[in-house]
Amino acid sequence: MADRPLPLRARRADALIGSLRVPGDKSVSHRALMLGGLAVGRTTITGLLEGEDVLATAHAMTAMGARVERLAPGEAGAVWQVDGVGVGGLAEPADVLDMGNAGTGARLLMGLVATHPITAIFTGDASLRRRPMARVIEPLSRFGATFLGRDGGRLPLALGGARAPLPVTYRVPVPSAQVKSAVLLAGLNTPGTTTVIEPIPTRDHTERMLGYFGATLTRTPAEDGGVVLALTGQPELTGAAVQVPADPSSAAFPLVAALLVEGSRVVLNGVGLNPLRTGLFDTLREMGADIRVLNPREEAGEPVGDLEVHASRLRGVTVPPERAPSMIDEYPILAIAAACAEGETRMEGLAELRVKESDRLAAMARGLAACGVRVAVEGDTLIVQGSGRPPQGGARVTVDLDHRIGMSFLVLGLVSAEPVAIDDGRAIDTSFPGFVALMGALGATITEDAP
Ligand SMILES: O=C(O)C1=C[C@@H](OP(=O)(O)O)[C@@H](O)[C@H](O)C1
Ligand SMILES: C=C(OP(=O)(O)O)C(=O)O
Repeated sequence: MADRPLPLRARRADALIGSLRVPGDKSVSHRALMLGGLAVGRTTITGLLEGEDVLATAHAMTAMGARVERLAPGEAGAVWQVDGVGVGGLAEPADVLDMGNAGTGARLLMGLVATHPITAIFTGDASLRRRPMARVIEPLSRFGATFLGRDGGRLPLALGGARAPLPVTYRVPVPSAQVKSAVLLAGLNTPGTTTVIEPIPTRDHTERMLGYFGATLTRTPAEDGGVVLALTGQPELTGAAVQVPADPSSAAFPLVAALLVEGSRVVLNGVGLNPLRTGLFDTLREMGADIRVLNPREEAGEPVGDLEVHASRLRGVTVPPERAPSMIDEYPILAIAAACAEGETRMEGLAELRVKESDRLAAMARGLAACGVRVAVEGDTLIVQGSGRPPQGGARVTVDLDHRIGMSFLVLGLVSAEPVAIDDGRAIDTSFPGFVALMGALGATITEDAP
């Protein structure tokens, strides 16, 4: 990340028109590098997200012995090649692993390291150093790993991997794909069966990709409605060809912009449509959005399709808490859509938003209020009152190293009466490199603002 903040400003746009592909899925990209790094043989990854979060994972896997290489870009974009070390083969990193802004990278890698007989020290940027790690320390300790962390388990922390790991049965106490995945990845180098009980299903990219690389993982319904995942330890993973879908969480920004800016028509190609990721699209359709799926297909074990989006008049809805895991990163941009919709939108069950790159519940409430929107937080519910017209705007919003807060308010600036600025757009590169240029190609004006 550059040393100096990058203030950005978005102003009212004319119709957004075009067809494009947003960068690769962040969740799938992290996992492809990790499993490729643990496989025997070569993994080729097409469409890898070249964002800072994923590059931190590539560096960490290299530091632990995998060979990770970016090949010269061909017609389909850059291809990454990973030569793995085999399950159990990770080497002790010679230096601190700096995971930057990436919660997923940090927590999933802790899972891998926890059952290798190595020591690794993890750190991250100011945002990641604030985030809770106890949620992974607790289950990973059960395998026999030891941790020495700051302030009840925050980065920087040192992780001593178990020398003789024991298999674990773990019921995930918060709906978190990162916690589930950390436990499953720890189970890879553990003899016997590692079992994860997930009461509320979350994104299943780890499970899908483990199967794709040759691990044995069963999935059965739990008595109380959730799922029981059982992974057979110490499999031989085999290098594979991974095609990373376009990230639905990134697609959400041009998609909502196209819905809000009058006269827009945008096609987003090759978007991942894993049903555990598509809660935002369902919610927007309930609000009256015209979103069509063209050419649905499957790529490397994940459903994808092209999304055709037309500007639409939206009305407020209630988003139930059980939908949260399938759209957890999309609440900031949904709140922007809600601010332009007619009537009240209630978003319930958002406790997890408080422990993301920033407290997203507080950040959205503050930023929307500054832009003239009536908004309230009641417990873990965010309530946005839309008037059916775009709000006033005119504010400069503090993003606190949170890419999704930054992109959300820039989208608001494309429809609000006055421009909207953010104090720092650098974090956008963690998940959506090229965001400003891509929005520009659709007709949006987002420019550097005065410091
Ligand atoms: O597993 C993943 O790739 C992710 C899981 C989610 O986090 P939690 O598991 O903390 O909910 C999500 O917010 C994050 O962007 C990516
Ligand atoms: C929460 C996010 O990511 P992470 O937890 O990997 O930092 C996100 O991308 O919105």
